[in-house]
Amino acid sequence: MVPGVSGVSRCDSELQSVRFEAEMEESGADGDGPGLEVVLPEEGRETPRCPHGPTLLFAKVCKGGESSRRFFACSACRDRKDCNFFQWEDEKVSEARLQAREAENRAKRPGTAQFVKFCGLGAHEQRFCLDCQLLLLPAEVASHAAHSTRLVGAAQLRRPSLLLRPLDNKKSQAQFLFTERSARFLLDALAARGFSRLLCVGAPRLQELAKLRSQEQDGALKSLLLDIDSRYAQFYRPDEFCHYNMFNHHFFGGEASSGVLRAFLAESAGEKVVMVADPPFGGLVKPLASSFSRISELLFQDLRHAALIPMVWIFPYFFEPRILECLPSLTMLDYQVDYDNHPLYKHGKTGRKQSPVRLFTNIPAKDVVLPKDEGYRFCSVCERYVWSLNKHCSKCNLCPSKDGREWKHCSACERCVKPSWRHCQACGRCALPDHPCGSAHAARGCFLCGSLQHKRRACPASAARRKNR
Ligand SMILES: C[S@@+](CC[C@H](N)C(=O)[O-])C[C@H]1O[C@@H](n2cnc3c(N)ncnc32)[C@H](O)[C@@H]1O
Ligand SMILES: [Zn+2]
Ligand SMILES: [Zn+2]
Ligand SMILES: [Zn+2]
Ligand SMILES: [Zn+2]
Ligand SMILES: [Zn+2]
Ligand SMILES: [Zn+2]
Repeated sequence: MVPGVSGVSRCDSELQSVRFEAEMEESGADGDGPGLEVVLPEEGRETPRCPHGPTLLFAKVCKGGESSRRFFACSACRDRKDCNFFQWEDEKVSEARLQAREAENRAKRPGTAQFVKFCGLGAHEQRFCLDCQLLLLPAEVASHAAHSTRLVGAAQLRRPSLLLRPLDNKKSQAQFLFTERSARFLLDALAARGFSRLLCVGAPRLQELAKLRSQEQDGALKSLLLDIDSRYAQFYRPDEFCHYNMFNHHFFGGEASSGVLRAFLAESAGEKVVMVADPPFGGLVKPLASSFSRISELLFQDLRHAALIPMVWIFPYFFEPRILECLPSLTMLDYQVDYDNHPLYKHGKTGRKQSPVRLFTNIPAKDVVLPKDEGYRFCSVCERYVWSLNKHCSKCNLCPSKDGREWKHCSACERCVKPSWRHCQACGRCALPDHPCGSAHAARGCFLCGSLQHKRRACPASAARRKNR
C-alpha cells in the first residue's frame, strides 16, 4: 500500500467510510486529526500524470504540525489495484520511464463514442452486451457470441442509468443513483429558479431525466454530463458528454473535450446555467472545490472578479465546515437526498438512519422551496426552508440541526447540541455520555499545537506552514 494513502478518505463513497465520518462527527472529533492533506499546485506547475490525468500532491500531517516527505498519487483512485501511481515529490524520473508511463496512460484511454452509428441501426440490430457493458455494432456482435447480450429499444437508450450496472467499486466510483423523488425535486427546484442549462458533474441519472424532460418540453432544458464513467459516452452525442475527472479538472478527450464544456457555457449567455455535482463522498473537498472554481472561470472568463457558477454540490452534512472553508459563498440546505441503490439513504427514515446527504448551494436559500408534503417548513427568522424536526432556537437565534434530529439547547455551552450529547462538568462541554472524559481528545484541543482555543485548520502553525510553502 502506498504510504499514507490508505488512511484517508479519497474518492470513495462506500458506506463504511461515510459512517466512520458520521461517527467521528457524532463524537465531536470532526476529522481534525492526523491524516493526509492535498497540496494544490501553484499556478502553472505541472504534476506527473497517471491514466486519470494530473496526479495530486499529498502531505502527511503529523503531530506538531510537521508534514512528512510529500508524494504524488492518483486523484481518482484510492486503491492501488485501480491505479498504482506513486512518486515522491523530489524523486528524479528517467526519460525512459516517463515515456513508458505516457504510453501506458495512452493505452488506458477508453474508445470513442459510437452513439450516432448505433442510433442509425434497425431495431433488431441494436444489441447491448451485459458482460462488457457495451452497445454493439453489427460487426462486433460475433466477438461477444459467448457473452449475454440483449436487444435494446429507444426507451432503454434514453435511460442508460437503468441499463448499465452501477459501478460498485468501493474504493473508486461507487455510483449511487438518485431516486426519482430526489431527481424530480432537483429538476423542479432549478426550473422554478429559471435555469435552462444544466451542467451535471457526476450525475448521470440527473442528465438523463433532464433530457427526457427536455424532449417533453421542446428542448427547453439543455444539459451536459461530465463523468469519469466512460460507459456513458455510448449513450450521448459528443456535445452531451465529456469524460472528465472532477478531482483534477482533467478532460480525458483533451482540448476537443474541454472545448465542449467551454461551448456549452459560452452558449448559455442570456440563459441561466447551473451546475449540479454529486461527487463520490470522500475527503477530497479541496480539489473538488478547485475544479468547480475552474469551471466557474470558464463561465465568467470576461469578468475580473472570481465569481462562482450557480451550483448545487451534493455531499454529506458533516463536510459542511470543510466545504464552507473552501467555498464560503455556499450554504447548506436541509433537503435530504436519497438514492435508489443505497441501503441506508432512503426517504422516510428517522433518527440516525436518515440520509446524511445534503445540498450546498449559492442560490439564495429562501428561493429553494423544500416540499411541505415531505415535512419541510419555512423558518421566517432564518429565511430558509428547514426539516420539521429542526426547531428554531430563540437563544441561538437559528434552526440548529444539521443531522435531521431535534437538537437541544445547552445553557452552559450556550449553543444547541445533538440530542445524544450530555453536558460534562469535567470537560466543560457537551459530549456523548461515553466520551473519553478529561482526555485531550475530549477537550478537542488543536491537533497541531494542542491549544484548546482553536482547531487544526485555524492553527497559526498551520497558516505559517502554508505561507512558507
Ligand atoms: C455518488 S454517484 C452520483 C450519481 C448521481 N446521484 C445520479 O444519480 O446521477 C458519483 C458519480 O460520480 C462519478 N465519478 C466518480 N469519480 C469521479 C471522478 N473522479 N471524476 C468524475 N466523476 C466521477 C461516478 O461515475 C458517478 O456517476
Ligand atoms: Zn490514476
Ligand atoms: Zn461482451
Ligand atoms: Zn430558524
Ligand atoms: Zn440554541
Ligand atoms: Zn453543554
Ligand atoms: Zn468529560
